[in-house]
Amino acid sequence: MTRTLKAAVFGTGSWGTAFGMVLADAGCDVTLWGRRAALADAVNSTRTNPDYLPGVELPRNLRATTDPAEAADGADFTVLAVPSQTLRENLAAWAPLLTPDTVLVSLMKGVELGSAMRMSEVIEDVTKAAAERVAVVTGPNLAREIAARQPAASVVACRDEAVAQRLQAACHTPYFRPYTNTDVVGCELGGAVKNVIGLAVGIADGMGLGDNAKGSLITRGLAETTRLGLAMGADPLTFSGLAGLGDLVATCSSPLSRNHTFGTNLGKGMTLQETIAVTKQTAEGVKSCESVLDLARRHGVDMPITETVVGIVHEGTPPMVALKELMARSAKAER
Ligand SMILES: NC(=O)c1ccc[n+]([C@@H]2O[C@H](COP(=O)([O-])OP(=O)(O)OC[C@H]3O[C@@H](n4cnc5c(N)ncnc54)[C@H](O)[C@@H]3O)[C@@H](O)[C@H]2O)c1
Ligand SMILES: O=P(O)(O)OC[C@H](O)CO
Repeated sequence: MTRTLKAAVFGTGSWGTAFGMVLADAGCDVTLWGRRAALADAVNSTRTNPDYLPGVELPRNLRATTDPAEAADGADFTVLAVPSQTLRENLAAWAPLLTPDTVLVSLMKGVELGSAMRMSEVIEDVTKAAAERVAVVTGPNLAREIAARQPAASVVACRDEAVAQRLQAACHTPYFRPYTNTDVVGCELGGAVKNVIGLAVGIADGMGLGDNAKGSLITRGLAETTRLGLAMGADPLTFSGLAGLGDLVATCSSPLSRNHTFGTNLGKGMTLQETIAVTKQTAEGVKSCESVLDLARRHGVDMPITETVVGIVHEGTPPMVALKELMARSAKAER
């Protein structure tokens, strides 16, 4: 008889909880770690996460704790789902508690400010785990839809295909269909940069621009993501897959996307501070647009849409001025 797999999920926000549900539905015993006792108690007593997934009934084989050692104990998979810019500090505290040989799984779609490291690189740096033990889950996976058990495909990326296959089996359910990929660099870049393009499309929507603008931003956004990926050794085919185009389309079309919504509010004329004030959850692109631009400059890659987003979000460039500048760039061949 095969043993029931154990998973620890660090982060009781929307995606940590929803992916915990996926693992539980696939047969794992899941423990969520969260900072707040009131929320952990609510998860255990009401079988709901009222703060992040109100109205969603959580599976019986999923519980929550505020004790990181209890969550980490014996976990076959240690899943990390906190905001990207907080990962290093949190993981440094959790690292001594982790089960030896646990597979470390990043759900995060960001790039660290300052170091310009991808999340799997931060995980390897902090835990000293080999890259073969670090995996990434990414793709068009809006948490609210997954929590409603609406169908989605996903990507489980790991340099070691066998580890990716183990995780794939551990999270495969009738509504969640994960594909494996060994291109970790491409998969992570796809997830991080789509948030920046999601902001750009949201800004365009907020300004009242049309679907031609949206199609143009998505396509040219994918082109600049692919350029960066190629410079960093990614497989260009990854960007036409779920981690690239798939996630870009979901994010840029959905009102459920926090990045898209954040951009829409900016495009409608709200200030950055006003937009931050009405945003209750993590919109990774707001910080990661700067680290993605940093990566682009380190690799000598031109990323005009990312640069435009940084200008609007962090340098106070009015969206209409930014639009004119983007459209006035020198004419060139598509490739
Ligand atoms: N929500 C989605 O649809 C979705 C889907 C795929 C990937 N992601 C990615 O997953 C990651 C997590 O996103 P989310 O949607 O769960 O975010 P969220 O805002 O819903 O939840 C974030 C969680 O982290 C906690 N947190 C915040 N600051 C913290 C800190 N300093 N230390 C420890 N914990 C802290 C919050 O309390 C909360 O539990 C992000 O990188 C996001 O891009 C999200
Ligand atoms: O809500 P967002 O913008 O963080 O997007 C959520 C997911 O990444 C979509 O795949």
